[in-house]
Amino acid sequence: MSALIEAQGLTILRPGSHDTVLQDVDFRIDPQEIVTVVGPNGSGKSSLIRALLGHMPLAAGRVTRRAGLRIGYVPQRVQVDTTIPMTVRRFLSLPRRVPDEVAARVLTRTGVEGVEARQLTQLSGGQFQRVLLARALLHDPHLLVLDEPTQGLDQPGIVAFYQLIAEVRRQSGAAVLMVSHDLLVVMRASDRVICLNGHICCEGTPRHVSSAPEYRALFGAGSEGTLALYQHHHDHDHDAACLHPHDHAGAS
Ligand SMILES: Nc1ncnc2c1ncn2[C@@H]1O[C@H](COP(=O)(O)OP(=O)(O)OP(=O)(O)O)[C@@H](O)[C@H]1O
Repeated sequence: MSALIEAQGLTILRPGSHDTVLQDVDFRIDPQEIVTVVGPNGSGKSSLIRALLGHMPLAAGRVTRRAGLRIGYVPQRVQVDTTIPMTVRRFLSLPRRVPDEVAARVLTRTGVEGVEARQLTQLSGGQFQRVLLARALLHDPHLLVLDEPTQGLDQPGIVAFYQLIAEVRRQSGAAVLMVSHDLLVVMRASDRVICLNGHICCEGTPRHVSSAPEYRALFGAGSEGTLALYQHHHDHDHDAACLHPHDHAGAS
């Protein structure tokens, strides 16, 4: 099966310096996979995403995106200018106009039916995230990329949001690439987890990663038992390999 995105030997430098943010990272995501990138603050997760999307220059390595690949992207930060009025309906038509019925359908699909006339600034955090997801789904993506999509949501909001992502994947067959700090919930929702800290510390199934010494060194020894509670059962196998034994002195 051909990958949606494949990267080899990615090395990224901090903008304006020679410090390494990511070193020699290999990556691939296949159709319909849910892949989650976890790692401490500053470990290069957003940089990896931006490099995969072609938004960031590479110091070395290469990224191949499948020809014609449609990507729906929910970035980590969305600046809403509170001085400029902007309804949800208008936001969904930027930069490309979409018909009313398409907008209504996608908002229903993401659980925020009927908010078209609301100002973006009047939405709750959870509603705003769902509107962003709706916008990312508008053009029927093969791959949905979400960079910390549940920031600012409470625990029930986080769980509900990931359930929605799983539902979207089931309905549309889109692959999902996420960055997340919500380790407990993400573990349940992912086919494959990549643990990053300037390089790939370990990767594989959630079960594999949660018990890997490299993961536990980063996230604490107590994490394994808790994570096990949240894992889902796979009826299929994935490659699971803990790569490159090393220490965890930091990302750069
Ligand atoms: N535009 C930029 N200019 C300078 N340094 C940057 C820039 N973007 C990222 N960096 C640096 O690159 C490193 C990796 O940042 P990145 O945002 O990829 O990490 P992250 O794992 O997504 O972090 P977080 O979990 O805090 O979102 C950090 O040290 C950060 O300060």
